[in-house]
This record gives sequence, structure tokens and C-alpha cells, in this order.
Amino acid sequence: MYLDNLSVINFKSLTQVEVQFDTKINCFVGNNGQGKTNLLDAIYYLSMCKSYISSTDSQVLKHGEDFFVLQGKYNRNNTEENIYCGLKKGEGKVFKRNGKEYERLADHIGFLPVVMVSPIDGELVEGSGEQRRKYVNGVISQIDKVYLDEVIRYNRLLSQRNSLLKTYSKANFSYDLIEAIDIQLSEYAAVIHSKRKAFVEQLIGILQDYYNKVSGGQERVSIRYKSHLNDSSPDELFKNNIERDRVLQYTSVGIHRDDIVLLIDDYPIRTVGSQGQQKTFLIALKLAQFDFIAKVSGIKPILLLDDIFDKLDANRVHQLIDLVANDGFGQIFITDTNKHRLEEVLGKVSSGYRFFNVENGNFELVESK
Ligand SMILES: Nc1ncnc2c1ncn2[C@@H]1O[C@H](COP(=O)(O)OP(=O)(O)OP(=O)(O)O)[C@@H](O)[C@H]1O
Repeated sequence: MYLDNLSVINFKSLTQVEVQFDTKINCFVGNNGQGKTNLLDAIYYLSMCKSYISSTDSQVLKHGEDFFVLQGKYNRNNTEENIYCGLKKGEGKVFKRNGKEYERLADHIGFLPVVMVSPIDGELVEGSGEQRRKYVNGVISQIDKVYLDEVIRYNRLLSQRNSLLKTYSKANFSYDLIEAIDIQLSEYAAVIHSKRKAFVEQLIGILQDYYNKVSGGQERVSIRYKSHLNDSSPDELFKNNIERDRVLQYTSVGIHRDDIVLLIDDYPIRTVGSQGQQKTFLIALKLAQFDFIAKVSGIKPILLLDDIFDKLDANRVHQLIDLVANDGFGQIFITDTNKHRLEEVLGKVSSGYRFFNVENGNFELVESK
């Protein structure tokens, strides 16, 4: 699959942009703050119906404007797909595929798979379990249409349970009501747990492989799925903790407390990994995610590599570009502030590429092969 061309109006700092892409490698070079990341984010938005970087749509709309439009022409399984996204201030966003509006955005997510590697991925190492759960949810929902619904339903039941725990006093505490919720909660918990477990298990082997390829292979890396449900069935878990939950007035166990632990030589990478090792780990994780999505969906995702060279030594940069430029990967978008570094690395790859200079939100094609 590839994105043939993109048109952008009023998306973040980009007032009006039209770009025709190479089917393999596209490089955007420019100084800080010129709009490189914003273009990658626009591509991500067209696939995932949300920004990778900004948490709300109002942050995505260009300051002072009241609408934005993104349009992309894709080639997916040799079929042309025209995707439109429009948002008007105060109204919802609209997504259309070949002129037909989607009723549910969830039907679009995963249709044009995408994997972003960005400096903000550091939050996966530094941040809370919630950020890692969000990451896992985001990947699984690209390949599993019902998964997000299951998580939403679980969370809805969880908040009902929590408000019961909070409002019921000791005298009128209703075990019956809580138990009725727990029956449904357990069903969703079991399904979500098994999907997360399968995802992590599939990722582990590929992660190590990519880490070795990029780093030259010294350390052993892994991820571990941490969940209360690893050693207990959900109904037992909720039942055994009900007294504690009653005292605490919230649900202290369940898949809403899941986490994935990122490990290097069996230690948490957050505490022992150097910055370069952490960055290599996150890149390997994203490449493993690429493989996972490609295998399950049968479509190679678009790979967005934003500012990936920072903190990587020259060897790792070469290994990485060699790796993603080969046939196993599809279309790639790379940003960098250093033109010479990118030119030098690309000089050694045999695939086609286009090179764009980015200045003040304008994208100028300066070289292609
Ligand atoms: N909603 C918005 N409206 C207008 N401008 C915005 C909006 N959101 C972000 N910007 C601007 O976009 C610019 C950042 O662009 P971007 O992140 O694409 O830069 P970049 O070229 O990737 O730079 P770097 O090399 O530093 O990563 C900033 O000047 C920021 O003020």
C-alpha cells in the first residue's frame, strides 16, 4: 500500500500543501518548526482518525481558522482509494472513502494501516501504565474491529462498579448488584486479556530480532505482559477482592491495571537503558508492530519515521535505513534536520526516493531517484 498524493488545508501550521510522493522513500528536510512533523501527523490522522501528537482536534486545527481538510489518494491492493477528512469548528469530523461518508470512524481505522516512530514514544518508557495500555489498545484496534468496543464496554461497567462502591454505605451495600456487574465485567476482561496476551507473545520474538539488527546485537530485550489475570480467572479475581474494593471504594484489580514491562537483559529499560538503547528499543518495538500488523492484515503499513536519528550512533542509523529500505517494508516517510546525514545514508540504498526541502510549511521537491 502507498500514499500517492496528499492535500492539506489548515492542519496545524500547514496552510495549504499538495505533495506527490515516491512509492518507497520520502524524506523531509528542514530546520526546527518548519512543518515536517505536522505533515507526518496529517498522514497518521488520515489513517487513524486522530493525531499522533495532539490529544484534541482543536489543537490540530490551524490557529485562527475554523476548518481543516485532508485528502489522500492511496493505492491499496492495486485499487485507488480516495480518503477525505474534514473538520469544521464546533461540528464533528467527517471521513469519506471514495466519496461515501463513514457512519463510524472505527470502520476506517485499520483500513490504511500506519506505524509512527516519534520522539514522543519516549513516554512509553518514562510514562505510566496507562500510556502503555493506550499503545497496546491502539495497535490491536488496527487489526481487530471489535476490540476497542470491548475495552469501552469494560470501562463503562468498571465506572458503574466504582460508583456503586463509592456511593453505597456499609449498611446498604448491595453485593447482588456488584456481582451482576462482575459477571459481565469478567466476560470482557477475559477476552481483552487473551487478545493482549496473544499480541505481546507475537511481538517478543520479532522485537529481539529487530533490536539485534539495528544495534549489531549485544543486549537481550523483551517485553512482559503484567496482568492480574495472568494467575487468576476474572470472576475469582473480582470475588476475592470485593471486601478490599469496598473499603477502598474503587476496583483495585482487573485489566484496567495491566501494564507491559520493557526489559533489557531482564531489567526494566527505564532504569538501566542508555538513551540510545531506549531509542533503539522503541524503534525495534515499532518495527515489530509493523510486522504484526502486516501479518494479520495482509497489508504493509505506511511507516512514518519522525526525527529518528537523534541519539543513535552512525552504525545504528545505517542499519536502520538499510533495514527499512528493503522489500520487507513498504512506503516510508522520514524527517530530519540534517540534509547531509540523510543524503549520505540514502546514497547507499538502491530503492527510489524523493527528497523535499521544508520551509515555513512549504514542501519543495529537490531530488528524486
Ligand atoms: N494548531 C496549530 N496552528 C498553527 N500552528 C501550529 C499548530 N500546532 C502546531 N503549530 C506550529 O507548528 C510548528 C511545529 O511544526 P513541526 O512540529 O511540524 O516542526 P518540525 O519541522 O517537525 O520541527 P522539528 O525539526 O523541531 O521537529 C510550531 O511552530 C507550532 O507552533
